[in-house]
Order: sequence, then structure tokens, then C-alpha cells
Amino acid sequence: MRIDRVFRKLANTLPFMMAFVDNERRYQFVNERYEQFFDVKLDELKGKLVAEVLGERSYKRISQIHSRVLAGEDVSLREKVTLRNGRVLQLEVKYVPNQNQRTGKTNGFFAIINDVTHYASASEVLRAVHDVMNKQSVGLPTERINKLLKLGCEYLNTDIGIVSRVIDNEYTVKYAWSTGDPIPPGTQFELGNTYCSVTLAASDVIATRHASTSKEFSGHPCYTAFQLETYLGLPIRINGKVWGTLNFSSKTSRGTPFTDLDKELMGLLCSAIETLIINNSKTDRLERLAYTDFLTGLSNRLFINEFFERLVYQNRERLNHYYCVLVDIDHFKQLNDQFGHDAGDSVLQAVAIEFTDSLRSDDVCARVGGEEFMLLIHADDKVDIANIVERLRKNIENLKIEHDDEIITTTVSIGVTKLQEQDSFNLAYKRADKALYQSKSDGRNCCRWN
Ligand SMILES: Nc1nc2c(ncn2[C@@H]2O[C@H](COP(=O)(O)OP(=O)(O)OP(=O)(O)O)[C@@H](O)[C@H]2O)c(=O)[nH]1
Repeated sequence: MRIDRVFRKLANTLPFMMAFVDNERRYQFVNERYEQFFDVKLDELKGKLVAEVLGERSYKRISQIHSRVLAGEDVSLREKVTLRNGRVLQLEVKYVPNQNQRTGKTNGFFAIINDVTHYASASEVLRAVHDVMNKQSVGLPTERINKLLKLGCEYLNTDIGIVSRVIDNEYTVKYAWSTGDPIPPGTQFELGNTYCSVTLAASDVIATRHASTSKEFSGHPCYTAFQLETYLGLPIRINGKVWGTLNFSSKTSRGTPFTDLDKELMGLLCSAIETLIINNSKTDRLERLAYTDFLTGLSNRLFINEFFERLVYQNRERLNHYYCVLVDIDHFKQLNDQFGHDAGDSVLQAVAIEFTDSLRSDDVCARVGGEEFMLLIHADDKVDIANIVERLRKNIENLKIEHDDEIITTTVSIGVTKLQEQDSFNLAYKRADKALYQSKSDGRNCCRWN
């Protein structure tokens, strides 16, 4: 086929790549789009065998297709190709055979090529978001959010994906995925020191792939601190209010600019994450309810039992540093009978406050029965725990609980046991209960050990 000037001009205006290969399988023409995309010149290709240009091995795969096309068949296919620079692309190729007008014989074929890499990975993201949201097997909301962050990073080709909670000027990492060092949830920054301050001020999706030279980001404290060149962030809204941000970033500059499609897709990812955050808070709430004693707000027996089992599972040796303290209000039936059930409730609440005020953060306190409490206290030694328990006993004895113009006082009996490596929850409970029984027998308002 003769490639004339008019044809060449027309072919060079086309928004897709085009090549003409003759029936000897030699390149005869490629348009400018093709030259730019594959970084080759027509002059270098003209007259060369396709097998020679692609390499025998790569050509083996498509040689049969070329045979079909040269036999007169139209063929369309989608192909994954790896460029010399290592970039993997998805190409949509349509082969159209060309007949000699005089003889009617096929004298070659046109290959019309579209780069659909972007659309292909976008549709993969859509499918993956659907799976993460709908497959039961993916797990709890937290696991699903982490999967979405990984997905976003892979699609955008960034190293870090974060869901942050923003309250006033405080930015807290809630969920994070990173190709490098892990970013622990709970890590905090001043909002003004993060690019998300720009996102929240704009109240929209904001992106850059050259932060150091961009109008919005150059000189930003976040660049000074972390040298993040690439950033895409958008606000997370729960019930119409800004809750935090979804953001992706990298120290390296992204190869290609962010497109509208990238921004749309991240918007979709953000909506999925918003749904998961709502689900997570519902799960949290249900979990809190299941583990909380509704009258005192303390933990309940289920919680302290599981806390104990976690200690055993993580490191049995840690049990050696804990004491199990059982506290029972004295003559509580009498108190109920004398002042009424409501007054009894107020006493339970006042005693509970005393516990929460006196214990440290790694101690646990639960209401394990009507007027019985269990404390797992981390203490250095017996003297330390004896002091803590005695202080508690005295404080409760000195409480003046106001109820309906009455001032009620109360006392407690206490049983203590040191936890041992081979303990189970029930074993420890039994020993502490025996000690408690002893303190009741010895006249109440005292502490006994077992
Ligand atoms: N007000 C109130 N009373 C409760 C609650 N749960 C259990 N009780 C009452 O607590 C009382 C416990 O009585 P007992 O087990 O005889 O113990 P006690 O009177 O404290 O006697 P000692 O333990 O031997 O000093 C019962 O009367 C229960 O009805 C509660 O949630 N609120």
C-alpha cells in the first residue's frame, strides 16, 4: 500500500496509535501518536520485521493473530505489554486487514491501538471496592478500611495511605497503610503541619505531584518536615460534618499527573470508607455495651474475664505482676432494706467512682456481682498492693453518700490473692473469694490474703 501525504496527515491527527504492517509482516507506517508513545521513530521502524522489533519471543504470542488478520479476519484484543522501561501497560488493539483495491488480496493490516491502562486499573479498583464492601470473608470494618487504603496506594502509585481524624487543630492517624515503616494509629500531628490543612480549607479533593514547586504546597511545614512530593487528599464527612481526611502521599514525585478519573475514584473510595467508619463506631458501641455494667459504668465480669485471658495469651509471666482483689459491700441487704433500693444503687455508684479515681491506667476494675467488685491491680510487691488496698478500704469507709436528705456510710470487706503463672480466671477468683470470706468472718471492713 502506498502511504500518501494526505493519509499521513490525517493519521497524525488521530487521538490513538496506528500502525500499518505489510503482508511480509514489516512495518510500513506508524503515526505520530505511536512514535511518541513507544518512543520510536517511523524511520527506525520502516521496513523492519515486527518479530525483529518486538523480539522473537514476544512476537511468538501474536504471530498467530497476525496470520488470521492477514487471512482477512478483523481481530480485537486486549493485551498486557511491558515496555523497555519496565512499565506494564494494558493496550486495546484492533486489527483491520487491508485489501489491494485492484487484486482484492490482503496486502497488510492496520493496528489501531488504545492505551487503556488507566481505565483497566480503574475498573479493577471498582471491582475491588465492591468486593471489600460486600464479601463477608474480608472481615471487620478496620480490616476493610486497611484493604481500601492499600488499594488506593496501589492504584495511585503512592507509598502512604492514611485515614485521619481531625478535631479542631489536632490530626490523629486512625488507619494507615504504608510500603515503608508502619505508621501506628494514634500518631498525632498539628493539623497545620499536614497537607490536609489545605484540603480542609478547600473543602475538596486536592492533589499535587510536585509539592515543592506547587503554588499551594511549596513552603508548607509538611514539606519541610517530611519532603512529601506527591499528595492527594479529600475530606471525610460523617453525617454531613467533616470527620477527618483520606490522603495518599509519597516522597517521590508521581510519574503522571492526577486525572479527573483518579479524583473521582478516590471520592468513591472515600464514600466506602465513610460507611465503614460508621459501621465501626456501631460495632464499637455494641462492644462497649456488652462489656459495661450499666449501673456503675465500670467493666463487667465478661470484660475482666477476657482481660485476664488476654494477659495469659500475651504473656503468662505478666500474671506475676498482678493481684486479684475482690471487694464486697458489707451488709448491703440491710442497707437496701433501710434506705431503699435506689439508695443501694447510689452506694454502688459512689464505691465505683472511688475505684476509678484510685486505680492506675493498667489496672482493671469490674462489677462482677450485685455488690461485689473485682480489681486486677498491677503492683510492684505485697507492700505496694497492701497500701493501695488499705487506702481504698479507708476511702470507702469515709465516704458520705447523700441520698434523699440522708447521709449514708458503708464499709467493704476485701480478699486479695497474688496471681500466679499457672492461674486461670476461675482459680484466681476462687482464692480471692476464700480470702474475702475470711474477712467477712473476721468482722468485715478489713482485708485478708490467700
Ligand atoms: N440496690 C441494689 N441492690 C442490689 C443490686 N444487686 C444486688 N443487690 C442486693 O444486694 C444484696 C446482697 O445481699 P447479701 O448477699 O445477703 O450480702 P450482704 O447483705 O451485703 O451481707 P454481707 O455480704 O455478708 O456483708 C441483696 O439484697 C441484693 O438484692 C443492685 O444492683 N442494686
